[in-house]
Amino acid sequence: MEKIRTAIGLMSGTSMDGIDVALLRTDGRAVVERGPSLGVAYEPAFRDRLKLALEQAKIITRREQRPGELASIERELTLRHAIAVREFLAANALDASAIDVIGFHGQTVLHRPDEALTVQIGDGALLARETGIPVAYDLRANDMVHGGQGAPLVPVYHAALAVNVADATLPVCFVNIGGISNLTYIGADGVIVGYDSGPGNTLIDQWVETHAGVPFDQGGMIASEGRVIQDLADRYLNSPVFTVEKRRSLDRNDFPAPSGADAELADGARTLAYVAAASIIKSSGHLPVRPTLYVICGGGRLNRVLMQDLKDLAQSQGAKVIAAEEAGFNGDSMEAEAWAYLAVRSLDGLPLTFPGTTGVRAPVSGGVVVKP
Ligand SMILES: Nc1ncnc2c1ncn2[C@@H]1O[C@H](COP(=O)(O)OP(=O)(O)OP(=O)(O)O)[C@@H](O)[C@H]1O
Ligand SMILES: CC(=O)N[C@H]1[C@@H]2OC[C@@H](O2)[C@@H](O)[C@@H]1O[C@H](C)C(=O)O
Repeated sequence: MEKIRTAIGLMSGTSMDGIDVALLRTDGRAVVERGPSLGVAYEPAFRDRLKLALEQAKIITRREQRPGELASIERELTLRHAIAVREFLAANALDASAIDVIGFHGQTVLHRPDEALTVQIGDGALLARETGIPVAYDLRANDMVHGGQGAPLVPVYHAALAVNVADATLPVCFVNIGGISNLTYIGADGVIVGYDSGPGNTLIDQWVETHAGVPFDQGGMIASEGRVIQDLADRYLNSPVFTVEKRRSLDRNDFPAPSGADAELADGARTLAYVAAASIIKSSGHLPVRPTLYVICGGGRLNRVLMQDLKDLAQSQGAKVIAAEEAGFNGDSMEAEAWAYLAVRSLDGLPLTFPGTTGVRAPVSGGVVVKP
């Protein structure tokens, strides 16, 4: 029997809303025991620092470069992760010595898969020193070295969940609606296909922040007062992203925010919720078989308008949509759990990515492991 390790996963996603922390006991293979989780929100001032980091990262041509304030933002980000770990351990009466490894995603500040360039800021050695726990980080880079897109990485974890917990329902499609959305298809024959499916919450967040001064459309309340502007929706849904033969990973900047002239507040939020839902269904046309069950995780599942659109569109194809919780999972912590799982696989040199997920030439492992 393989060694079972206790791992913490840390995710700071493209929405830049905060740090998700989750505990997992796993052998990095079939054994997956999900533990507690915690969300630690960033205050608006730090989100502004991250937005500055995204701007300043645009001139990076080599991944180790840290122009402008990137080095100091990287340090602040890392120290915030260390605090989040300490809070998590205290809240669950755990000692650092009980944790074998931390899987540290960091913050993506630049992702240009066509140039084989992806940059996640986050200092793994500093996090290891601050927490006293070994850290596995920079999990995307080796995939790119071997011809992959560097994302998405969660499919191997979705597959472990599907096979272990939901095997009665294969084939299944997991969809993560974060800043960008990504999906994983697990076929009845065990085949795994994954790619980024389109815009998720980022466009909605940008829209309501600019026009209503709020960071996101809670529950889809704003959208629920509006109507879909089809021309605006089509502008996104006609993007070549949906028709290219080889599906790729996406960057926040791939879908520019609409301008104030395009819509008024509620119609804009309504249209962008529809775009997020329709992008998923449109993207699922690239899968080997149209899924009959979608399991939804990520913050977008809490936008009721988006979820209803998704249910309606899926139903018209005879498919069912359920939130992660209805399948017994935690839709808020799934990505953080995935980073814990990937960290354990990294320790054991097991593949993180596959030709069917990132387009990598052959399955490869990855990550840098640092001891405290
Ligand atoms: N109660 C809610 N109602 C509506 N939307 C919500 C709610 N809570 C969170 N969200 C949306 O979910 C987003 C955060 O989602 P999540 O944490 O899954 O993204 P992420 O992990 O940052 O992104 P990614 O998966 O792209 O890396 C928020 O920015 C917001 O748009
Ligand atoms: C480069 C990068 O950070 N990509 C993220 C982003 O956010 C969602 C989507 O785009 C996905 O491809 C990926 O994150 C998830 C966790 C992944 O790698 O599986």
